[in-house]
Amino acid sequence: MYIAIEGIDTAGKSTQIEALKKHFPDAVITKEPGGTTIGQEIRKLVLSAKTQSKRAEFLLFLADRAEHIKEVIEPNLHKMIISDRSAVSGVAYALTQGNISKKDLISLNDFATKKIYPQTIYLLRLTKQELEHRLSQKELDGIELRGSEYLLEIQESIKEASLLLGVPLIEIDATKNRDEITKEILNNIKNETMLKG
Ligand SMILES: Nc1ncnc2c1ncn2[C@@H]1O[C@H](COP(=O)(O)OP(=O)(O)OP(=O)(O)O)[C@@H](O)[C@H]1O
Ligand SMILES: Cc1cn([C@H]2C[C@H](O)[C@@H](COP(=O)(O)O)O2)c(=O)[nH]c1=O
Repeated sequence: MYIAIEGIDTAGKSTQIEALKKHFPDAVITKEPGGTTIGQEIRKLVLSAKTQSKRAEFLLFLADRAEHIKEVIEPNLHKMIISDRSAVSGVAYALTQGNISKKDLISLNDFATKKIYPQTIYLLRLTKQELEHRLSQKELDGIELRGSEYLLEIQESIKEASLLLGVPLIEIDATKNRDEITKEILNNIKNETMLKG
């Protein structure tokens, strides 16, 4: 089972993945961007926000994704895989840039992923107030510096991206306390496992 935790910056993805690790000690825990050796280099480059071209930025994320699928996801599809972000983030952030057509976004992601997408994504949804509070508590990277309005737009785009890619999405209130959120994700995983038999 391949699942991804999605959400805008500071939504609590890493926090939840740390908690899920304890419940799935044999799971493959991974992330985008930066889940492979090459991906770590790409992550540094792309988050430095030095690219002048949004298309180049998008293609760097796609290169990271292609390597991640080949090196981490594909060889472990028989195991539980929990990823911090997925192609859904890629499409959501790119939708907000608005310079690549939806058709191209889908076909380029299909190419990079060989059409391997998460079975389900969990969207940790933040309010504006909580997002601004959490952003004020950290040093911001190049993308976070674009501000809360931009990030809230992406939060909406994540839903559209999941529809475009055909990946089922479960929405979770990210302002709840950490343990409640973990419980909600675990219950959903349990239900999905039972449904799959
Ligand atoms: N449920 C929660 N309630 C309050 N604070 C939380 C909750 N979950 C996480 N946090 C805090 O919010 C901040 C961001 O959390 P975290 O790093 O897990 O988010 P993230 O989605 O992985 O962020 P990024 O995408 O920027 O890496 C951290 O300081 C974390 O302790
Ligand atoms: C996969 C992906 C990510 N992004 C953005 C989203 C975040 O701002 C950063 C990743 O940082 P995090 O600490 O891992 O959350 O990159 C993007 O713009 N496009 C993508 O495809």
